Amino acid sequence: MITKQTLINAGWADTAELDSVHQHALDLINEKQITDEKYLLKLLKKKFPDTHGALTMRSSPAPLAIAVEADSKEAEKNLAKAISQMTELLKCPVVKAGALMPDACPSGNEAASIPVGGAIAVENAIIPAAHSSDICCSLHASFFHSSLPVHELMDHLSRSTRFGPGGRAPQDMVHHPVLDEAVWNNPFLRRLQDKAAVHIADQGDGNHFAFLGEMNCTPELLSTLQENGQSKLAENLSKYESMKVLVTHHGSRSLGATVYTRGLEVAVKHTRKFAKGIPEEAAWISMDTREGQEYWDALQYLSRWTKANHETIHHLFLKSISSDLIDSVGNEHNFVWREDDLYLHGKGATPAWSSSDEHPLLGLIPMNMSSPILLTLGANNQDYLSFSPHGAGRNLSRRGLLRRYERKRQGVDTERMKADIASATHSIDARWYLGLPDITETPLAYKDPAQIKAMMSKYGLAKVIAEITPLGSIMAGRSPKFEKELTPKQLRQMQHRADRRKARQRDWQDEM
Ligand SMILES: Nc1nc2c(ncn2[C@@H]2O[C@H](COP(=O)(O)O)[C@@H](O)[C@H]2O)c(=O)[nH]1
Ligand SMILES: [Mn+2]
Repeated sequence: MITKQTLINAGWADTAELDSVHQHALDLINEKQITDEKYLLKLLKKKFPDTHGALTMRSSPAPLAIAVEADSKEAEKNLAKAISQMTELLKCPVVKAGALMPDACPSGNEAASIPVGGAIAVENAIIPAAHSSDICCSLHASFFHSSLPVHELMDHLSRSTRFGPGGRAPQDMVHHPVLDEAVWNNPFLRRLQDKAAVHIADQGDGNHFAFLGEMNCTPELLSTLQENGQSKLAENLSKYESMKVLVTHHGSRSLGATVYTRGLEVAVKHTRKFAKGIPEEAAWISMDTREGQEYWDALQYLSRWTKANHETIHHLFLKSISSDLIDSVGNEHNFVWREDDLYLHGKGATPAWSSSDEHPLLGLIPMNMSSPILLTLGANNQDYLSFSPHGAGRNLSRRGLLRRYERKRQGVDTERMKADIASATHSIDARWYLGLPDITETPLAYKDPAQIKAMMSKYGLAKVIAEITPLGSIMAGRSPKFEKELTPKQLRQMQHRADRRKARQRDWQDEM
């Protein structure tokens, strides 16, 4: 059935005349039995050329629900920018509603970039920029039992995973059946098999992590799980009073980044066919088109691939410590989910709706390496598009934090930096895969977890049912190879170049 939204997505302006175009479409279907939508749209374009191709950004935005408050001048500035970016994006004709989560931060400098911690509902279309280039960035937790000391578990974990640029070397690659799926004829995935293969069991860099923690399996937790349709998980967790937990955080690596670049290009071309003045960040692919279906299929593959990536790391680790997997949970926070004709986009937002059998979804929400990861039950609060936060969110940009350690004429205060890193990570076995710590990825960079939890509860987004206490964490960190002889100015230039590279890849989230 052709709807008015189908016509809007295909380029007709949402004006009074849309009713006539729609009526004519229905008449053509009834009278001439036209089933080919492409042909139908061609006939309509001939009959109504004046109102076609006239789509623009709307003058007033779709509704925005804000579940975040600022508690300082800096936070106020950040929130104002996040609201302004979201408001601009909500003027896109296919976007129907938006929500900002408690961890919302602006992203880049483009007017209509979706902020990190943002979610939008889009009618019958996908906006690639709104799920970010790190497609399927996700959390995956495995519960297991082990009495090995933490430092030994961390040694095993370091050998099981991989961080840093590039992928695994040929002799180090790990095969997973997901690589054998017959998906490579999809134009968004074509010629990407090699990328898919080298990145299995590879976490990349930025704030991706492998976190080792511990969770108490209290009677309250077990009964909450039972009552909310998670009997199997409750039964498995009841085997021990306390469990060790491995939580990994990463996305679809360069495989997904390439799908994103291709998706954005198709969206820009597609949108230009029938609209003017739509910024790249709001360009869409209509789901009525072949490209829309192919993009959707590619996203579903990336979801399976990323889950396989997490599971492979967890499998290698559990094999290495000779422990069995007791159970696992996980969720994406950069993705697109379908609800009938609506496509829910999250860039840093944890799904908190109910599954098809009416049970609330479980979520994993990390805060920082030294704080517990929250295990949550979604509250299905439709006022906020049924999302919850995906983290604590940055309190300062990477560059903003580094600037705090710069002294006039004396360069970077490395001693103060080292002392701050040590005090922020002293409670855990913190490891940096490439050798050197990265202060921009320590707890110093992120908002206070207590505030995020308070806002989650105040706005009724999700309920915290357990906390996974940190024991150790591995992140990429910095490589001494690249930094030994560099002056602070060179370091800043390097950071600037990296930022520009990221901006070009549309990975805007650490740029604010
Ligand atoms: N447990 C840990 N949480 C961390 C760490 N570094 C960052 N974070 C949190 O994760 C979210 C998600 O970030 P994103 O890349 O998906 O936007 C972030 O907001 C932080 O709160 C860590 O090392 N350990
Ligand atoms: Mn992420």
